[in-house]
Amino acid sequence: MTTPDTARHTPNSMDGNPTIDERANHCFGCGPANPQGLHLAFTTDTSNPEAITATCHFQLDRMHEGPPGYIHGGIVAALLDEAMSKLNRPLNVLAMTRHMEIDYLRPVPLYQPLVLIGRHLNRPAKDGTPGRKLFHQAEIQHPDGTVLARSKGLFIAIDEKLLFAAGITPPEA
Ligand SMILES: CCCCCCCCCCCC(=O)SCCNC(=O)CCNC(=O)[C@H](O)C(C)(C)COP(=O)(O)OP(=O)(O)OC[C@H]1O[C@@H](n2cnc3c(N)ncnc32)[C@H](O)[C@@H]1OP(=O)(O)O
Repeated sequence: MTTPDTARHTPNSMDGNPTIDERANHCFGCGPANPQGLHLAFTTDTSNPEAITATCHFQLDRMHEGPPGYIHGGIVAALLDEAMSKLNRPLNVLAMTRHMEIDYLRPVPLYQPLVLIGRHLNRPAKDGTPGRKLFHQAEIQHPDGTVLARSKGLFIAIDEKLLFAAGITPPEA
């Protein structure tokens, strides 16, 4: 039996045991196969394990307009969420956003090259081992360095058993 794409967010041809990356192919933020997605491409810098970053250069047009000439606030939230979520993989964690807060500091313009940066803050240990809670932050910056929007996020590491239960194959270690 096949399941409609509307329910699974994946093509029917992906029946079987798709990896998490295959299932993420239609992610609104970064999925290459989502024709209406943002197609964000990040570069991660893990040279300082204490301060891992994920950076993306992007530019949006009227498809994502909120105030005239500016990006919709919900899209700003999606951009920031995406930048923070991109820090989990370099930390070898599958995690979902549990909480995020946003400062909308300046309107974020359309038709301009902008910079989106996520930074890992910390992962408090629990009982001597890495805890489930990961704290990240993200910013959208104008090329002149002005910070237009800023977020802080709490991500919760997902037990890989839940992935198996959902029929998803975790990534290779
Ligand atoms: C198949 C998946 C593939 C996942 C593959 C990866 C996909 C990447 C997606 C990109 C990012 C997204 O947009 S994800 C999409 C948006 N997010 C979601 O849909 C997630 C919906 N939420 C959930 O499913 C659930 O809440 C989980 C799985 C995240 C966590 O559930 P849980 O294990 O029951 O834990 P829960 O009690 O809710 O909360 C965990 C801890 O956070 C604490 N906590 C809560 N709020 C706060 C807060 N403001 N500040 C401090 N701490 C807080 C709680 O007190 C608790 O602490 P304590 O009592 O434990 O100490």
